[in-house]
Amino acid sequence: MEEESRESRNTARLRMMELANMISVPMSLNAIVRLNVPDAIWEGGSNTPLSAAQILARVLPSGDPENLQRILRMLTSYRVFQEQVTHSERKYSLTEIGKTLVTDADGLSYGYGPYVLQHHQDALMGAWPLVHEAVVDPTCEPFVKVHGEPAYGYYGKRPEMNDLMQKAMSGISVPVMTALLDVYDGFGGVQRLVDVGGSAGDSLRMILRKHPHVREGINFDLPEVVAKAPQIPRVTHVGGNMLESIPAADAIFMKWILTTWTDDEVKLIMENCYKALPVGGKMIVCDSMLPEKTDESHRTRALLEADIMVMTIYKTKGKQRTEEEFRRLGHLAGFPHIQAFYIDYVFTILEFRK
Ligand SMILES: C[S@@+](CC[C@H](N)C(=O)[O-])C[C@H]1O[C@@H](n2cnc3c(N)ncnc32)[C@H](O)[C@@H]1O
Repeated sequence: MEEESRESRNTARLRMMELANMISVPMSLNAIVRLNVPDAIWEGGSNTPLSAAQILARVLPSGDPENLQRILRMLTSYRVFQEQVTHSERKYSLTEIGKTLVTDADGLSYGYGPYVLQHHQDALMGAWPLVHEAVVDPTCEPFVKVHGEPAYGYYGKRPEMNDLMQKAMSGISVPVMTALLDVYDGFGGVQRLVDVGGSAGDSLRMILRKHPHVREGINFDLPEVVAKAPQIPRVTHVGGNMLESIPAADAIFMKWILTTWTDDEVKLIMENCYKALPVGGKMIVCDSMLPEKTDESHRTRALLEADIMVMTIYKTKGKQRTEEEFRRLGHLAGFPHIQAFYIDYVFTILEFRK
C-alpha cells in the first residue's frame, strides 16, 4: 500500500513536470517549421532518414546540429519524427504526424506548417500569459487586452498576418474538404452556394470542382480578406460582415466559423443565414462537436485545447460546442430540421434545413 502510494506520488510529480514543460512542444514544432525541416527530410517523397547535420546542410548555410538534434529527439517522443540509431548516430525521418507539416505534399495544400506558424506569431503569443484574465474579466479577450483590438481586425491591418492566416486555413481546409467531399453528398440541387467566412476560397473551389451543377459560388468574408483571395472559376468574392447580412443563396456553407462567436452572435449569424435561404434551403455547418464526456483521447484534448485558444485570442465567450448546443441554437434561429454527419475526427457536418 505504502509502495503503491509512493509510486503514484512519483508518477504525479513526473506528469506535472511534463505538463509544466509542455511549451517546449509547440515552440519546437514552430522551430522546425521555421527551419523548413519537414520539407528538407521529405524532399519530394524520399523521406530518407537523415542525421541532424545532414538536415542542417539542406536548410541553412551553417548552424548547430547538436541543438537541432535536441529538438528532433524531443519531437520524436511525440511521434513527429521516427528515430533510427546506428553506431550511436541518430537519424530522423517523418512519421504520418510529421508528414502533415510537409508543404504541398499532394500538390494541393500548404500543409499544417502555416497553421503552426500562425498560432505562434508574437502578437498571439503575447496574449497567452493572460489566460487567467478571461476568468477575471470575461468581457475582454486577452488578445484585446494586449493589442487594444480584436484579432481579425488586427490581422486585417497587417498584410503578412492576413496572408499567413489564409495559408493556415488553406493548409487545414484542403485535406479536410477532400475527406468531406468523399463522404458528404449534400450539395445536390444547389445552384448558388455561399461560403460564409470562406477565406481564400479553397472550400468553394473544391466543392465546385466536384459538383459542376453548382453554377455560382460566393466566397463571403471580410473585405480585407477577399481583397487578397485568388481568382477561382465560377466564384465571386464578396466582402461583408456576417453579423450584418449574408448574400442570398440556395445553400450556405460555413466551415470553422461558429466557434469564434458567442451564443448570441451564433444565433444572429444563423438568423442571417435563415433570411438568406429559400424555404427548404440548407445551412451546412462544418465545425467541431465537443464531446459530452471529458476524457484523455487525442480528439477531446485537441478540441478542448482549441477551446482555450478561442477564449484567449478570438472571443472570451466564443466556444467549442456540443452537437446539442448547436442544435439548440439552430432551433432558436428558426431551423426546424437538423441532421448530423460525422465525417472526420475534428469536423462534423450539421445540416440545418429551413
Ligand atoms: C477560422 S477561419 C475559417 C476559414 C475557412 N472557412 C476555413 O474553414 O478554412 C474564420 C474566417 O471567418 C472570417 N471572418 C471573421 N469575421 C468575419 C465577419 N464578421 N464576417 C465575415 N467573415 C468573417 C475570417 O476572415 C476567416 O476567414
